Amino acid sequence: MTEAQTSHNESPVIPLQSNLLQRYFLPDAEIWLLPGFLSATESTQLQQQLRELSWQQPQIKLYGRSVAIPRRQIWMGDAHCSYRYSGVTFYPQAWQAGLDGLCQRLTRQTGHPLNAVLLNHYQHGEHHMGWHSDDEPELGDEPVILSLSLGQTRRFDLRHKRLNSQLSIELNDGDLLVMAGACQRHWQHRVPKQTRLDAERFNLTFRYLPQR
Ligand SMILES: O=C(O)CCC(=O)C(=O)O
Ligand SMILES: [Fe+2]
Repeated sequence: MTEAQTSHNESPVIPLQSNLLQRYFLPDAEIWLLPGFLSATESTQLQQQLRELSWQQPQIKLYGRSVAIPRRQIWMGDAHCSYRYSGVTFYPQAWQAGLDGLCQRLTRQTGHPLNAVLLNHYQHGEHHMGWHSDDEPELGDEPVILSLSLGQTRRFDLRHKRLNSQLSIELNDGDLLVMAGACQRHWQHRVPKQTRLDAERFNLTFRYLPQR
């Protein structure tokens, strides 16, 4: 596992005003981490609201078989934001739990338009997400994806599709991870199983789908 360099440079991609902002210097990707974007209090309140939502565990096709995804999820956003993923079209739930306000706050602070969010609920360490890129055509060529983590710290792995380059980041409660530039074209990411962990984690990936 290569250790990526980090620094606290100003970013033209992410004009967040914070000296906590860290950049990971990787080939073919813009990756930024803002630890503690949400305070512990904000996170606790939001997690209470998230628990009340109507979570789904949809079936997807994997090697021709139909299997339930190993976590719970909700696709939420503006009405036009439908999304094809693993052979299934997901229509968005309407904005709830104050997530439209959070979406606007992220847009204000990062300068990037956002209109949808994929919510993932990892109820314990067996819940995970396999290697993938967020490269659906709906997202456009070089999407900016803002990923907010709440609850249990989990490992987030990234690997280059061709180069022997990889990175693991611990995502803690309240952390905001930004994936931008050519990241989705050249890299894959995952949240591996960590079977010893039994506490829950939520992750919200805010995205932008242009109206077509
Ligand atoms: O849970 C995470 O940190 C990653 C989620 C993710 O990769 C996705 O929603 O596409
Ligand atoms: Fe992803």
